[in-house]
Amino acid sequence: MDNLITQIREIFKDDHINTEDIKRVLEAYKSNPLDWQKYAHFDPHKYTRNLVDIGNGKYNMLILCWGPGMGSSIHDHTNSHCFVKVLEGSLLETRFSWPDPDKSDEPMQETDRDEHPINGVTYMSDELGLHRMENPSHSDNAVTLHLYIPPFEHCQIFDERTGRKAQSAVTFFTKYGEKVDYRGSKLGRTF
Ligand SMILES: O=C(O)CCSS
Ligand SMILES: [Fe+2]
Repeated sequence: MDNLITQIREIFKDDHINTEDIKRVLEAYKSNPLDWQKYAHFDPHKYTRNLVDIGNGKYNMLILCWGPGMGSSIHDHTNSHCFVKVLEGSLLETRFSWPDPDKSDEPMQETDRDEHPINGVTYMSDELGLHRMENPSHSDNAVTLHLYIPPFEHCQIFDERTGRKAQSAVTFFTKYGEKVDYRGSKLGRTF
């Protein structure tokens, strides 16, 4: 990962970043488990968020580990850029439009569904809508690299049946390969 981290940090040396540069670097990287396996920690019950680099506070780079069938809630990205690269397996992305603020308890509208293969890179932001990410395999794990620019501490999660939203704190299963202990706090769940 060091080489990829170095390339991403290089992009962030300038104050103005070009998201195309980031996408190009992420697409050029060919997944090699030897690079990222030290960050790939799984939980038997939910997907995990493993912090890799904070880019001098300009972004959060994470490795997410998805057991078979595991998925996120429908969520937004708190006005940040979101890049996702599949490192192992595949990831099914389902996109939704924002709930209509003038209506209540209406089912959310699905706008797109796309399965991203290994080494695939996808970009998401609040301008493009909301999404749910899940591991479509019922037998294999999935591992993904995520870049959030700028980093965020909370996001909103949405109920697909009603469009109702709730605030969710963002937590880490591990940081730089070390387990994070949230005992005694209500944090510790993914969103
Ligand atoms: O960061 C998260 O937990 C959401 C994964 S899909 S972008
Ligand atoms: Fe997301």
